Amino acid sequence: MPELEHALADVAAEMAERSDRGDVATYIPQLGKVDPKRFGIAAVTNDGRVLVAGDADQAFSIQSISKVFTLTLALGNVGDALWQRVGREPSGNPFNSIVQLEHENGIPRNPFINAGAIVVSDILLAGHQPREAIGEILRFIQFLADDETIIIDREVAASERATGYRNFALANYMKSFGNLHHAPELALGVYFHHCAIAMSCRQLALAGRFLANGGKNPATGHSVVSAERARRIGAMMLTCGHYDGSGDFAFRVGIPGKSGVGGGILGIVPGVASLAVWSPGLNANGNSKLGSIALEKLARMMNWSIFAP
Ligand SMILES: NC(=O)CC[C@H](N)C(=O)O
Repeated sequence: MPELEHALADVAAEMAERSDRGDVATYIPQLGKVDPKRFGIAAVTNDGRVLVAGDADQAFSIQSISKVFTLTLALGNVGDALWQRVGREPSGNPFNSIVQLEHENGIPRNPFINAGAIVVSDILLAGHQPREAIGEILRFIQFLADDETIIIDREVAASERATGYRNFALANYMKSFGNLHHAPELALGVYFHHCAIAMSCRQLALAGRFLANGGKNPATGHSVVSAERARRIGAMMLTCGHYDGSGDFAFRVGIPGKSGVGGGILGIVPGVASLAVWSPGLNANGNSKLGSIALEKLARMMNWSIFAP
């Protein structure tokens, strides 16, 4: 097996050569401005190494990767009662799909599709002004990464709000079923802002490390969530983290992952490492094209899989 540091450098070098980089998301206009040639990768191991290659210190819009952290926070606030308002099944549909909501009475399939994450935002709003809920989410991520420089990109949030017709439709539809407790625009305000958090691969891998280490931050030993909850969040990532591409990601990469339309992916190798990769071009399912390929190659090189003996 190669040294992890060399494996990361090899993967980054190989990805730099590729011309088939996918398409940058443009439905949020601000995301369309990002250079598709960027590529970064970072690994934070449970034994404390932080290894990076490529543009690993360049901040990008984490988008739906933030849903892992909002789910973690909301489970901390309301516990398993969350699952009365959000399901735990893969949707087999695109991230912004509305079709299942009517049949399933406004209960989204899982917390990682947009509808589910909007309900999670609504849960985080309880007892708060949107500004406070957004601040709580940002501070939680800063705490996980141990980095107070992480910020919300207000231009991305504004760009998404200005063009978020589908998300408004999802929120209004769920409100009609009684599955939003606050005004749709308030829940969406929280949602748009957490999607607009900007982080580098290094920061993201640091923020995810508790999931690779049984719920504890390996650097401090502090418990973020119970080991059982960390396993369950990992299970949601494996089954739902890449929308209608979740099965393919599990097949090819074999570890829990969560993607975002900014081109990032957070990957968790339980017991070993937290990984983050970024390449802005997306595949047909709206997941990072080269990011998925890079994680597939890295997992193969390192013999990483939750199914490895
Ligand atoms: N897949 C994603 O990253 C989607 C998140 C994006 N903020 C949206 O709502 O469309």
